Amino acid sequence: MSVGVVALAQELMEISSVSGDEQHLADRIEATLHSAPHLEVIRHGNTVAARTSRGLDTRVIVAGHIDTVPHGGVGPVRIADGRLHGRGSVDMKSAVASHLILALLLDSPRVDVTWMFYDQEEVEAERNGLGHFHTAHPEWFVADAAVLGEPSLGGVEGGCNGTMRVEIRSHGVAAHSARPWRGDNAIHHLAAPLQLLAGFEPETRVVDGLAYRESLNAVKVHGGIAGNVIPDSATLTVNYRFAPDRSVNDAEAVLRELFGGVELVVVDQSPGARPGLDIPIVGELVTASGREVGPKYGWTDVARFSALGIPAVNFGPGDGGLAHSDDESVEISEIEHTHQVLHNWLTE
Ligand SMILES: N[C@@H](CCC[C@H](NC(=O)CCC(=O)O)C(=O)O)C(=O)O
Repeated sequence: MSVGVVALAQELMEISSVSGDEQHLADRIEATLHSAPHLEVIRHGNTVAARTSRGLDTRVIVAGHIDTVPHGGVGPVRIADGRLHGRGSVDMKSAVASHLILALLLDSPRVDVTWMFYDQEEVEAERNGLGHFHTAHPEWFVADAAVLGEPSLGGVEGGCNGTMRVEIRSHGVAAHSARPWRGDNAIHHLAAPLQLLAGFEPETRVVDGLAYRESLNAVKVHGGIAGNVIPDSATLTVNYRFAPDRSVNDAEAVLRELFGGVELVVVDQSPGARPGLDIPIVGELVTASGREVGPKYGWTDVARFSALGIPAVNFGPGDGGLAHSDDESVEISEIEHTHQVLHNWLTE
């Protein structure tokens, strides 16, 4: 493959791969990897992995998810003002393009490399393709360190916040909306938790030297069956992003204490990960990047690798703050920077 990293990123972005619909992109990646004789390739569902086996002392996993959030109001894939625009430019097809090119190019890296391209990261934890791949093939998860190509402003972002989604469910009594005194409005019961959320001041917690900013937000409201019926049930979905020094049990306790006696059901949860910067091979990546280390506010699969005892960090082009937004875009020079850094780290 002689195509450049930006051109390949554009090509991969043109293959829509919203979570759950990654087959075409996985096919494309699998076919490309199979063309490299130095790689052993495996596929599980829409997750594809490949590895060198040179018998070296050190092995690193370089991984990236191939799905995106839905397209929403983001415009078409295009280059303008020195930036690559469109869904997946930041999160994270620019990094995936870089990984694919390097997987093909580096037949003699200085460490053995396992490349992982996986599906369904942007959705609830139980669908995550990397998790399913690990369950089916744990022998592929042996390494001294892992790098996730998540957007990290071209430097290393250590660890990640945990995430928890809870539903606050309220109940009332249905009635004609012209005679509301005959019923009890379940949506109105959500006023108190919403007010708590609007006034809540999240913490910033320093963990192993990095400051993790927490957040707590309503992300969905559901209730009501018609324009003239007092609703008898309503649900408020809340997303809590918590620092990696809190466990999922700690996080749940924080929410139960804040919301008091409401009906609160945990519907999705993933623990965070501490920074994991203290091993030499990771330090070499930090040095090669030439940038300051920062914390990761979103959740990433560094948490999965850390839980497996494999120190992991985020390293990819672009600003995570633009991921999932209608303005999703990344500077071309940043794609080239991270591609070069990763190349140097794996070869020099
Ligand atoms: N199972 C989790 C998956 C959420 C993944 C997503 N990660 C990112 O956006 C990483 C990019 C960044 O923060 O820089 C997220 O945090 O929402 C879930 O469903 O929450």
